[in-house]
Amino acid sequence: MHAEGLSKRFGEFEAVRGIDLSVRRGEAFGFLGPNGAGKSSTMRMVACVSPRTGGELRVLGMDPNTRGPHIRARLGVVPQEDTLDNELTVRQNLHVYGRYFGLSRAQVRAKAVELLEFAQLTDRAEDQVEPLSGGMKRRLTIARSLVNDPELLLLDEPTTGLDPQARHLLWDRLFRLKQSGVTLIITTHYMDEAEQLCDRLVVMDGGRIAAEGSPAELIAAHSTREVLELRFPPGEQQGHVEQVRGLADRVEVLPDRLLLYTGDGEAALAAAHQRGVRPVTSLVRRSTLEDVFLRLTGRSLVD
Ligand SMILES: Nc1ncnc2c1ncn2[C@@H]1O[C@H](COP(=O)(O)OP(=O)(O)OP(=O)(O)O)[C@@H](O)[C@H]1O
Repeated sequence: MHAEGLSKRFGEFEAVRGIDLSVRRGEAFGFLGPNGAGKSSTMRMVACVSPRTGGELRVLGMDPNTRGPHIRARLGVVPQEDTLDNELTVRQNLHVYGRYFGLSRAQVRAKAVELLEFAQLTDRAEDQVEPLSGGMKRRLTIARSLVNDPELLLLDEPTTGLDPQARHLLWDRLFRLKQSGVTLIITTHYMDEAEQLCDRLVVMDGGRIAAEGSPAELIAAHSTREVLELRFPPGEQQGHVEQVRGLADRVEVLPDRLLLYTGDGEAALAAAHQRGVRPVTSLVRRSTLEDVFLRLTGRSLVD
């Protein structure tokens, strides 16, 4: 997938403001960004369901404006909301979708067996969809999107709303797909998801790309090696902000804690102690993508 100056305008409002990016075959590529950053608008253009209003776009080497149906036949799309048919069984959902993609009955039957196995839903195949857990429904939605053996899979916030165990199970499935050579494009609000799955990612904000790189590259470019987190009793944090400011390259003030960005967290903590700073808790940790995000967008991803 290749985009140059790609834009999406809704009337006067420009949701995507001329972005350049390339996703290589077999890569897992992530879009991170706060609400309204333009991630879904970009995904919808790539999915050939929303025409671009400016710039160039090629998906699987083709132009969505002229080859939309050809591209869609080779894509898998996992939308933000599950669009399963609750009246049908798990297996029937796969059958209906397979027929929609033009597979014969025999092909559909064989494909469903394979995909049920992949989604770890073989023992629930004849159950109605309605009572399944959120994680199972997501796995079924992903399985369904694979019915046409897509070369490129678009996933819009695949694990939002799932519990940690269900998320890990889903990551495991996505990792398998990646290993089998499927290109993945994922939007997510979760930093850990991006770190786990994505070879490369972009941080989007206000319709633009704020940064691009592998998780490690982004951390190296936009954060310090370590972070010292300090928590104080209610009402006392503000009084310490100026005291610690000189101890780090940068200080972020969050509602419940101070973050000191520094190459050496232990040294910064010792220096803070010397200045009489007495936090309730202190923690030295490595920088993560969450820190990069905070730096680039001024917002924490955890709304
Ligand atoms: N059909 C539309 N008509 C008008 N404005 C739209 C339309 N679709 C999206 N927008 C606006 O474009 C901006 C970007 O929306 P988009 O859904 O692409 O963001 P996002 O990064 O995917 O956010 P989220 O994480 O909430 O899905 C938002 O301000 C949104 O209100």
